[in-house]
Amino acid sequence: MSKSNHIRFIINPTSGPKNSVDVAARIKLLLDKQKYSHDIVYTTHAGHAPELAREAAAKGCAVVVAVGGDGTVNEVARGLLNSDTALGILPKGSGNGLARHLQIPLGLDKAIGVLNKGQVTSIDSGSINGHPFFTTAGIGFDAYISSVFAGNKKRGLQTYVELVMKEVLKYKHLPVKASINGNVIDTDCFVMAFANAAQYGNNAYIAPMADIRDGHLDVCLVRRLDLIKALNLSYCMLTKTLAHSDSAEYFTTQHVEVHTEEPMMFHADGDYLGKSTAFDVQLLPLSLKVQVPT
Ligand SMILES: Nc1ncnc2c1ncn2[C@@H]1O[C@H](COP(=O)(O)OP(=O)(O)OP(=O)(O)O)[C@@H](O)[C@H]1O
Repeated sequence: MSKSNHIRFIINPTSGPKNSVDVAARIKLLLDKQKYSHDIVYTTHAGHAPELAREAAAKGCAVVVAVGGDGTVNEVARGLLNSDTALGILPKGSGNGLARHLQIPLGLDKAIGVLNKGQVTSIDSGSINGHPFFTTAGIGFDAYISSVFAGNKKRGLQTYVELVMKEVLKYKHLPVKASINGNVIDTDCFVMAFANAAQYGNNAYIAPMADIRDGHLDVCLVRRLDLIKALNLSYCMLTKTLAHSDSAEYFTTQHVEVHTEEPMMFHADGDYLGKSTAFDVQLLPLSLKVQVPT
C-alpha cells in the first residue's frame, strides 16, 4: 500500500482513565484495511509525540492519529503543522477540547469510524511565545489552574472543578498592558484567554463564538472577579453564552501583545508553560490539516 494511505497511531499510555479497553486491538479490528495500512507507536516520555509525528509526516503518512487527551493532541499536532499530513484524534483524556470542538465522537469505535470516512479539513492554530496551541492559550487564572492541576495526582472533571472552586476567589488579578488591533488596553487582568476553539474542554465554553477556521483568535478578558461575576461567568461557560460585559469582554484579532510588571503564568492547551512578563500571541491561519466527521 502506498505511503499516502498510511496512518500512524501515536498512543500516550499515561493519558486518560485507566480502563480495560485495548485500544490497539480495537484499531486492528475496526480500521478499514481496504483503505489504510497502519502502524501503532507508544510514547515513552513527555515531548516524544512531536518527534514521532514529524517522522511520519516526513515519510509522507496520510494521517497521524493522537490517542490521548489535549496534551497528546497538542504534541502530535505540533509535529504536523504546515505539513500535508492530517491529524486524527482518538480522544482518551478528561477534557478533549479539540475533539469536542470538531465534533469527533468521544467513543473509541465511533472515532475510528471517522478515520475510516477520511474527510479532511484545515484549521487555524495559535502560538503563545512560540508555543503552538490548537484549542486555547491563556495568561492568569487559567494558567494558574493548569500549574496546580499538573502537580495533582488525581485527574478528571471533578478534581478540576473542585480546584477551580477552591482557588477562584483567592487568585489576585495583576496589571497588564495589552495591544489588540492597534488599541492599547491598560487594565487589571484576572484572566486573558486566547481561543482558537470555543472551549477549554469538558464543554466549558470560554469563547462561544470562536470558529476554528475563521483566521481569528477570540480573546476573552476578565479584568477582575468577585463572587457574582464568577457565578455569571461559570453559568455562561456551561451554557455556551456570552457573559455580560461587566464580567468579560471579547475581542477578535490575529495578534496580541501583552506586557506585565510582575511575571504572569501562561499555558497552551492546558499545559502550564511557566511565567513571563511579555507575551506574543499569534494566529496561523489554516496551518493544520485534520480529519473530521462528514
Ligand atoms: N509516555 C509518557 N509518559 C509520561 N508523560 C507522557 C508520555 N507521553 C506523553 N506524556 C505527557 O502527558 C501529558 C498529558 O497527556 P494528555 O493530556 O494526553 O492526558 P491527560 O492528562 O490524561 O488528559 P487531560 O489533559 O484531558 O486530563 C502530555 O502533555 C505529554 O507531554
